Amino acid sequence: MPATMTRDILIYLLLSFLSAIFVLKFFLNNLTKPTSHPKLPPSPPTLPFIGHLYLLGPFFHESLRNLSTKYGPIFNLRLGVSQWCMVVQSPSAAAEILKTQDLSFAQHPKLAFADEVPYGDTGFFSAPYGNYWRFIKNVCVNELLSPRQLERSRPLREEELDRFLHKVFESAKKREVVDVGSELTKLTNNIVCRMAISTRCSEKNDEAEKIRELVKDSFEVASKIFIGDVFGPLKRLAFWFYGRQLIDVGLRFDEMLEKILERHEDQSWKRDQNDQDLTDILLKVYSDDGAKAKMTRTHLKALLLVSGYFIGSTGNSSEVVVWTLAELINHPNVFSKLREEIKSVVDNNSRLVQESDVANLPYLQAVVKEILRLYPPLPVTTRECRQACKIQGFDVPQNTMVAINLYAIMRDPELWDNPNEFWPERFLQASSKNQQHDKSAGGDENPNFLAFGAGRRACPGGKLGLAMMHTAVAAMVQCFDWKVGGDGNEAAAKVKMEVRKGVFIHLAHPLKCLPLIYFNPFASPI
Ligand code: HEM
Repeated sequence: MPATMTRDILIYLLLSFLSAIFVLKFFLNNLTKPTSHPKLPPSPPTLPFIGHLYLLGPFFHESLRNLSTKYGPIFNLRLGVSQWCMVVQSPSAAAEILKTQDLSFAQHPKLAFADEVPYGDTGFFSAPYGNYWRFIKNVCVNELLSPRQLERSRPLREEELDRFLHKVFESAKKREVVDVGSELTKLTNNIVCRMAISTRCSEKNDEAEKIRELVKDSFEVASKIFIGDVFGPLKRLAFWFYGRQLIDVGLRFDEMLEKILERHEDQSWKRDQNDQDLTDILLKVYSDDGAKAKMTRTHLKALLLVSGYFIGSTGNSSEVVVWTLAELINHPNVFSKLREEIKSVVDNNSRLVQESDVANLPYLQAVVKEILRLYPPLPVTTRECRQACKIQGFDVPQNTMVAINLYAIMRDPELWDNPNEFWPERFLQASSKNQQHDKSAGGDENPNFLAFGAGRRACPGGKLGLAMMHTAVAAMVQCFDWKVGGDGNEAAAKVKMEVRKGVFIHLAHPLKCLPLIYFNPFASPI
């Protein structure tokens, strides 16, 4: 037999053998493999490149809520080229994510380009779940926002509230209209800046104002950078456009934080323990050799940025007070009832209402809670699935982004009577479905009230936020009547409750009111 023929036969045999193995493996694989595909939530038809972005209107939370009438309470959306997101709007699915399977969802999705910008993933909100996040959480809960620290800083908050009220009294005497939102933002910003770095707006170096500007710039550029995720594989393009701006904001923060730290280090010996601000506390943790985790200078600055986040989140608190005043102006009966409650607690207006009175003001608490239910400052929170799991029978692959529509859950007619009505009494009526206390879980909070999120990544600043909101609302109701516009036709005027376009729930037009003095606690007795 010629050699070439022998070689051809051998090649033929080898190929037959390999094909047989391949066919056998194919059959074996198919026999052992589960036949079913992963069960994914329903999803609307997509368009090339933009995915489902065409379905999202100017009010993000409302668009998601409307989609659920067609696709149910859990569905998948593709935001742009490749970013898939599971949208959840039912209380039972939200409870699985935020409570039962909280550990699988204990992180917020990573921002586009987080690795490339200063403090990209060292901030509290964006830090991945793990040792570093646990460390910050511990410092926040046990030091920065601990009940002891909140109690210690109470006089400072009361002082700032007095300053705010004095300013409003001056306007009232001159019959000047007040831009309520702008004055409240200054109030909350001053409180937080004094708590964090012992400085306030309109002081000589105006550091608080600079921080406010920086936080505003970083939110603006970060929202542009979000577009990066939408571009999918082309996200480099977005970074090319906006990444430089983000790095720039980071460097400006860095420079300012370094100055604040150096000043505190130089002056630390001057302060006694009761005067210590949050930066002093952080510096103590930083220089403690026996601390559980060693902090670097970058960690320290990132934590100070949490104070920056405080400033962003004080925006939340002032926005809630603006919505509260707007609803109270439109519901004079609620306004009067609240005023009567306050009067009864402060001995018929013998003094200004204080933070320590709030525990005895259940109607005030219900009013603020009702505003947080109707206008949650963060209407949709996002989480990321850390390990593949199942939610309500649907498969959720690892790394899936999940958007939980807190707004939709808190306006669900199955859970709340007349869900779009401003009706604070719902939180005081034990028999109503609005007051289903989760006693079995040991809590006395309505489980469907989710304005602060829930689980491990729930808001750690709720108590501070509530302290600022309760006293501001109480004092504004105790001391003034508020007339919208100030154009002579105030008696009949109501506030237009229009929401500004965007992802947050802000009043569309600034709330401008004429304050009329009802009770002046600072007036000297005759
Ligand atoms: C009206 C007031 C506020 C509301 C309604 C609010 C709401 C929220 C919500 C819904 C979340 C996401 C929770 C989740 O995903 O489950 C959050 C997170 C957060 N909030 Fe607030 N917040 C408020 C005020 C504050 C204040 C005053 C601070 C700081 C002092 C603060 C600090 C934070 C931080 C650091 C996180 C991220 C927590 C983490 O990722 O572990 N918030 N907030």
